[in-house]
Amino acid sequence: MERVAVVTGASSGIGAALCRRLLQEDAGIRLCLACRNMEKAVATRARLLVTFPNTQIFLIQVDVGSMESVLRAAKEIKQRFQRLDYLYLNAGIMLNPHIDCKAFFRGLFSRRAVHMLTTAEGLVTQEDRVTADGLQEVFQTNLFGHFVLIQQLEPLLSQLENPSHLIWTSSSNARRSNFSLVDFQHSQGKESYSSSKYATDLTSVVLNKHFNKQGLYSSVVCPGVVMTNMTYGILPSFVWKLLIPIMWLIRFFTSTYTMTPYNGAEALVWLFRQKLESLDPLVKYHSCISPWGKNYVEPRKMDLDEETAEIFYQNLLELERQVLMRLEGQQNIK
Ligand SMILES: NC(=O)C1=CN([C@@H]2O[C@H](COP(=O)(O)OP(=O)(O)OC[C@H]3O[C@@H](n4cnc5c(N)ncnc54)[C@H](OP(=O)(O)O)[C@@H]3O)[C@@H](O)[C@H]2O)C=CC1
Ligand SMILES: CC(C)CCC[C@@H](C)[C@H]1CC[C@H]2C3=C(CC[C@]12C)[C@@]1(C)CCC(=O)C[C@@H]1CC3
Repeated sequence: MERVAVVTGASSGIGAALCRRLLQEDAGIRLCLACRNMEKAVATRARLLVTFPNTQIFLIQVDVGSMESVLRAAKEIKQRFQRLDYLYLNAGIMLNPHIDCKAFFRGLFSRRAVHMLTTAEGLVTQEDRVTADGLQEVFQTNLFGHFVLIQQLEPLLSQLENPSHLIWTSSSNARRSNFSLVDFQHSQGKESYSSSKYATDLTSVVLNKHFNKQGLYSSVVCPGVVMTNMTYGILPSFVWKLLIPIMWLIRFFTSTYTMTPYNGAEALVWLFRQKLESLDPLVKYHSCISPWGKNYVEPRKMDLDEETAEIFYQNLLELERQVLMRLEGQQNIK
């Protein structure tokens, strides 16, 4: 039976490289690119079809930062497919990033230099904003929109005879200290990206707890440090011109400077090949690369506890209920 995979944020970077690599793995796969910008999606599909002319590539328009769009996309996916084997929750943003230069130079000459250069801990601050749904944009895009999508697609995902796999693109920047149950949307802090990725890790753990028995499994991946639109957005292009050669050198000392979207997608593709029962719900699968350019995957235990994950899950369900009710109210007025 042909496998079905949906990839959010498939129009560029790691998502686009993942699509190419999935087709290399299994040319018979039914691949669905779920993208915000349809012009970019059409162009990505056209590029894939040049290499894989006989494949089925579907397009779905979705803005995971808009509740209305997520609900519409979920409806369309349910109309098109009877089941989903893989749902890659990859779309993500980092809004208005700034590098803290002081922290950078302090960190560079400390024992934590490698840690700083691989996780960006304390190095990148951001300014978030509020969406039309009244939520923090980074939280809604990186986590909540995807969470609602999963809930809406449950009939396609929770089929015991046909297990499904959720695969989240998390980050090494996910940090417990940047997440709080009291302000889980991170409206008060300056590290909304880190908070949203930590929230992703918690969500994956708790989804496994609740849904494994119904045939739904969830995993988290860290693609490493990859040069994509998101990373290029952190610094001006002339600075990157200077930094990129240094980063290729750093690659010899750390396995997580994967640098290209192809390398960054390694763990995402590796999970595509694994037996679901063999996976550990408490680890993050890191895309790594050896100094000689060989890709491999390293599982690393996550810094979280299941109790916090459960409380957070209940908060997410409550928020979903409230947002859906508000949306219904607005539609009744129209
Ligand atoms: N690059 C890196 O070093 C790392 C990246 N990641 C994660 O990898 C994932 C992919 O990012 P990356 O490839 O680097 O960056 P890109 O900016 O290249 O890709 C991000 C993708 O997400 C899409 N997207 C953004 N916002 C929305 C939205 N509201 N609705 C739907 N799609 C949206 C973008 O679409 P559009 O083209 O329309 O903007 C784009 O296709 C992200 O989750 C990121 O957090 C994790 C660790 C490291
Ligand atoms: C080459 C170096 C001497 C200087 C590079 C400094 C920074 C630009 C980078 C150091 C750590 C990097 C990093 C990311 C972006 C680029 C750095 C800040 C991410 C935040 C990109 C998105 C993620 O999800 C995690 C990355 C962690 C490390």
